[in-house]
Amino acid sequence: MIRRLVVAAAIVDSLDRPARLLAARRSQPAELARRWEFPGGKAEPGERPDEALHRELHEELGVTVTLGPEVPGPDDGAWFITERHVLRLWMATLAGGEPAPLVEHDELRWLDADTLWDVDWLDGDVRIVKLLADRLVS
Ligand SMILES: Nc1nc2c([nH]c(=O)n2[C@H]2C[C@H](O)[C@@H](COP(=O)(O)OP(=O)(O)OP(=O)(O)O)O2)c(=O)[nH]1
Repeated sequence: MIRRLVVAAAIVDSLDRPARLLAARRSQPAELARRWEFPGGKAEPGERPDEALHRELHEELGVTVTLGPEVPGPDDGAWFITERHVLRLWMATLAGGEPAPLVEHDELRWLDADTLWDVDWLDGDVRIVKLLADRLVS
């Protein structure tokens, strides 16, 4: 099956010693509304994944970021998040701007090890959040 590539960022307060992770609550479409995810979106045909990610983060949150390492997954090195989408995820920190839920999201929250599961993550993201939980310092 050909899955559509989605690129997203695990934005943390520090790449070296991450304690907080930025989660975003979707406002659309209706079937995904109120569920939480990593900000990002679909890469356009011909667009490099890193370019697509910078574009999406600027459109969605109004920020620029510094990308850290990719977080590889078990599915051909990435993450099959739905039947139709494969996610590639990068660690990132803010480089410019204050994140705001400009489009597609209606709330942002910084989560730490104690609050990581206070939000209702999209089903496909749960195993990724489990992996990241082990990397957050308390
Ligand atoms: N951005 C993002 N999408 C995710 C995550 N987990 C997950 O299952 N998805 C799904 C939701 C959507 O079905 C799909 C991504 O589509 P999207 O709506 O974010 O993409 P986009 O911003 O390019 O939107 P559009 O142009 O298609 O409207 O992947 C995640 O952590 N981040």
